[in-house]
Amino acid sequence: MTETRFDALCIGNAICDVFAHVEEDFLLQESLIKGSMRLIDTEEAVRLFDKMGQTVRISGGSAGNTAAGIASLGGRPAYFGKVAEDELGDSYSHDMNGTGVYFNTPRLRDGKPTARSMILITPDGERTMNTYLGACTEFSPSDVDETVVAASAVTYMEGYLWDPEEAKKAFLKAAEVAHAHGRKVALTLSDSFCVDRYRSEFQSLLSDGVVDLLFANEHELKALYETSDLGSAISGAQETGALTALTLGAEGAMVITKDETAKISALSVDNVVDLTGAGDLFAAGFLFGLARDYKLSDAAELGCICAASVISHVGARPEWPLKTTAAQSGFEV
Ligand SMILES: OC[C@H]1O[C@H](O)[C@H](O)[C@@H]1O
Repeated sequence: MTETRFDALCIGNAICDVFAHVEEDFLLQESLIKGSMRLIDTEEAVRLFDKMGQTVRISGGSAGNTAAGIASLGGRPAYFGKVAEDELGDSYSHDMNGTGVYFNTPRLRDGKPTARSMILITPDGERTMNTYLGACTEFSPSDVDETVVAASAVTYMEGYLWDPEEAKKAFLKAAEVAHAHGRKVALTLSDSFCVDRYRSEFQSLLSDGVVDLLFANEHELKALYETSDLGSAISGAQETGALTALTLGAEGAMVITKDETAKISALSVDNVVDLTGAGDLFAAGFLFGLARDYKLSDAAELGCICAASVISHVGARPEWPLKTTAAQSGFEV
């Protein structure tokens, strides 16, 4: 096999996040399901934005956050995602390239604007996302640069890619190219409601060997196997033969292989400000660890460290270098 140029290629919906702090009542008045992600149209995006009070804009997108996290650790990430030729697209590209992520997906011209997610943060730090997909709906197989896939140790993709029809085809093309070059394919389940929408397809990706590495939180894994019992969900994951990295919130994480499970404790965070991107940054640490041949439990520990860092501030992108944070915890990065 040829040398890799990238530790991980992350593919997902390229989204600019617009954050506001709200009280619990706001979610009730808007009939929003706390902790979920719903898709909205332009009118709803404008209406909600008008009600949000003071906002902060930060580049986001689940897989984009993971790529930024890997770069912040000193790794070599690439990213595919569609933004438009507009102001948000400019700032998204700037942030990606500026943090050291290889990002070269052609921008959308004369079409929908760059995607945005209105993210409401409640006092407990939980985030509720309202996403207008915009230009992401035009991400298609032609955006999958095969040379980048072939040069990446792992291609990591969002379950959210199943929402725009063409993006799903792009996912399957990237997976095929990765395997043709002896590389690994990873899927993050994204959201339990996303799992509800595409359960059987996600199950097939695992049982058919399209996905080698699965990232999920407890709710998502239970949704995948339609069970309220975590043990049954873990057994379901084990039967697929895929390596599963399971996040358990304040309880830490678990690495699940066909024959074994290993639990890793979370770092305690005194002040949880915003949970947006916790799973994305866990994935960054874990993928970085795999690229550096860490033991699986060490890779998961690094994932927990990255997740703890990102929930200490607003936004899903590292605010300070994760390389430093990791080194302070004894990791040689
Ligand atoms: O996982 C958090 C991310 O999901 C959504 O894609 C938002 O853009 C946010 O940054």
